[in-house]
Amino acid sequence: MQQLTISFIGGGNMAEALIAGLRNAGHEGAKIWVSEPQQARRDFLMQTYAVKVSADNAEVAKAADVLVLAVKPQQMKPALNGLSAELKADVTVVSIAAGISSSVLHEWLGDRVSIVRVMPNTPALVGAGMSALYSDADELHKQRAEYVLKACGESVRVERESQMHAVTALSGSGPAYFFLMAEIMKATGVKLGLSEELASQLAAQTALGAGKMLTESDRTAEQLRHQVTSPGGTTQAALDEMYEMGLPAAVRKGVIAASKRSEELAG
Ligand SMILES: NC(=O)C1=CN([C@@H]2O[C@H](COP(=O)(O)OP(=O)(O)OC[C@H]3O[C@@H](n4cnc5c(N)ncnc54)[C@H](OP(=O)(O)O)[C@@H]3O)[C@@H](O)[C@H]2O)C=CC1
Ligand SMILES: O=C(O)[C@@H]1CCC=N1
Repeated sequence: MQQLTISFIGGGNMAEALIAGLRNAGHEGAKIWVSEPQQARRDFLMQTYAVKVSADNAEVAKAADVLVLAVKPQQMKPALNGLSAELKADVTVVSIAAGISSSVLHEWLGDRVSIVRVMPNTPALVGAGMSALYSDADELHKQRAEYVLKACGESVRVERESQMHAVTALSGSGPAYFFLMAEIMKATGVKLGLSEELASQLAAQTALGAGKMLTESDRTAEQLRHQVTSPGGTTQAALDEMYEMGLPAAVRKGVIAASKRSEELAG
């Protein structure tokens, strides 16, 4: 079957993660176009993923069956300038930008365009992405977006666009919370006498193992935590200290701050 042409406006971190997922899933490089202002970045993407690159947004937009908007929210309006007239009649526009609503995208691209809002995350780069989508466009457009997302991991639909703020705060930004935890665990392991390499390996493999248990076990996170925590043991000592230092409140406030920031970006 003929593959869709998937074009990206912006070839940064998140675009690369989706491109890697698509390529790993067998999508042809010749059917992926990327527009990106920086020559060095274009060269990198072309050499690494064998995709087509351009400095001209209109050129890649014109070719697209699916057009992924992958610039920062603040860069979006200028990046879309003049693109509306270039789009195919049945194009699916997938915006991955935090905050920017479908109605604002319609203002910038016109009412006739079918828009799917998506919040992916960077683990798409290794096929372990988590994405959520919202759209009131036809089913075909949602399925096209899901084709991209499912090449990169899991994908779910949300019923209300307003839920995208919470999604962004959990799974969009979420990898950074776990990376921070790994950074702190590694640095502390080094302080306790381990080599950098060993401390990194212990933190990373532990994160992977915990993540696999969370996704594969039918137990809740709380139950899995209890399994590790022997009464009066080492884990109990760690968790008591973490609670005492306010870790749960810090995480809760952080997630709420991310959701609020997404709402601000919408404004
Ligand atoms: N990173 C993440 O984990 C996630 C990001 N997102 C969303 O993805 C989007 C992109 O984020 P991210 O990949 O991190 O950002 P990046 O800054 O890495 O990527 C954006 C890219 O777009 C380029 N660009 C800027 N202006 C234009 C333009 N007018 N036309 C074409 N390309 C342009 C930038 O070039 P230059 O550097 O020269 O400005 C940059 O290479 C954001 O809207 C973000 O909200 C969503 C989920 C997760
Ligand atoms: O930090 C950001 O704004 C983007 C959106 C979610 C993850 N990265």
